[in-house]
Amino acid sequence: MIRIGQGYDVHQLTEGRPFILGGIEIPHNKGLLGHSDADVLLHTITDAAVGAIGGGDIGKHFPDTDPAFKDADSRKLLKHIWGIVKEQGFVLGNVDCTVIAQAPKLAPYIEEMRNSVAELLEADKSQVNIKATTSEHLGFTGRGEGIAALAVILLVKQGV
Ligand SMILES: Nc1ccn([C@@H]2O[C@H](COP(=O)(O)O)[C@@H](O)[C@H]2O)c(=O)n1
Ligand SMILES: C[C@@]1(CO)OP(=O)(O)OP(=O)(O)OC[C@H]1O
Repeated sequence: MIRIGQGYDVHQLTEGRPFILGGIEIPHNKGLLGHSDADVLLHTITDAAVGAIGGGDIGKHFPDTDPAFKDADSRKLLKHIWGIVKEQGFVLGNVDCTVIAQAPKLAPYIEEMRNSVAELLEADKSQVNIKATTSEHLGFTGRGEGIAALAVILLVKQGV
């Protein structure tokens, strides 16, 4: 059996926060704002995974009104959802992600993010693709006000 899921998330950029993306910290003059560490890429992948199993969305599992998730490490949120995915007998087919960011330049960090995501999803790096694009200075991402990320995930259950 195969299941597909998609994710989309946006977080605002602000001064005085670390810039955490794909589970790694990247040097930048601003960071992402959120109730958690605001890792927009991991949130997108989490939403895609939870969507693929018909499990609602990230906010259903980790409400942004719950102090337990204040400044939460998004790697832990994804690991929790991945545990549910595994309980249902699925493994990762592949996940393909796009980060829309005018800055910072993400190319130097893509491989480290792929390694980080592959480890979280207990998969091979070849099953994880991460792309970056600017929005050519257009819109909120182009003005550097925030970062958006999208993901499509394929889950596979053997023998069904
Ligand atoms: N934050 C970003 C955005 C883009 N890149 C890389 O640059 C290439 C060209 O981007 P365009 O928006 O002009 O299409 C893109 O394919 C990425 O390789 C990046 O590293 N970081
Ligand atoms: C991760 C959670 C929970 O801390 O909060 P945020 O960091 O604000 O992220 P968002 O993608 O807006 O929603 C999911 C949340 O409920």
